[in-house]
Amino acid sequence: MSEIDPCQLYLLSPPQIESAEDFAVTLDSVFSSGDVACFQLRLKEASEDHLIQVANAIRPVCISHDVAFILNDSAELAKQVDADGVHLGQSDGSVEEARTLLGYDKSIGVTCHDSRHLAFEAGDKGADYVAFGTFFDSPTKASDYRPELDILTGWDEATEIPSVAIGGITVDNCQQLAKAGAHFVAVSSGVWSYPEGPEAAVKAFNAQLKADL
Ligand SMILES: Cc1ncc(COP(=O)(O)OP(=O)(O)O)c(N)n1
Ligand SMILES: Cc1nc(C(=O)O)sc1CCOP(=O)(O)O
Ligand SMILES: [Mg+2]
Repeated sequence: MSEIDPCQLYLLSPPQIESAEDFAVTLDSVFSSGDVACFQLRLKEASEDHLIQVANAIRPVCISHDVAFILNDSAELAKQVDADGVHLGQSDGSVEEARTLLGYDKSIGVTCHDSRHLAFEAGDKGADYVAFGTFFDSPTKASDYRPELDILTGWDEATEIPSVAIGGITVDNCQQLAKAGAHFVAVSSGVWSYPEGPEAAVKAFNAQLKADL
């Protein structure tokens, strides 16, 4: 990671959102509390109608704070809601199909678990970022994959494609990922379950990530 590009916060939504309008107000307040580079809408159990409703409510909030709005899982839906990009897991369709659908103005991120091989494959297919995880025990998602920190360092040295570290990331453990070379830390529970609230969490993440490492 270069010194002029500090590691940035990539915020994932909480796993459930009841009211699209109330969440848009919360998100506006959270974005006002500190820098967030990307926001991913990840609602695994929501109906498509609800997802679209939430997406339509939060997209203007992301635009007004200059936060890239990424939709999880579906390139088709990302296109439908005019998101800035899509995050694809290994079973969420190919980068090539997503690129054909979304074009080159949109970002495509790919889950690569603990595998440099998957990451190089994603990079070769045109991914805009690769995600490694799960680095720490996650309350949000169980995982069999536990990469070492040096996968981030090796990736940073080998390519120009940004890496995202994910899984159980908190204010207290994010600096080690930044030091290892992560370009982004992707966080859900570390923000939404922060004891002093999500705004305080975003401030605290920024302080950690912008400190001299
Ligand atoms: C930034 C980021 N990295 C990894 C994931 C996980 O995606 P996936 O493997 O498809 O699992 P689900 O999120 O769909 O449960 C992600 N969403 N975002
Ligand atoms: C959605 C997701 N994907 C992961 C992976 O390893 O690919 S870990 C994870 C959960 C992220 O939430 P939290 O910050 O609460 O751990
Ligand atoms: Mg997925």
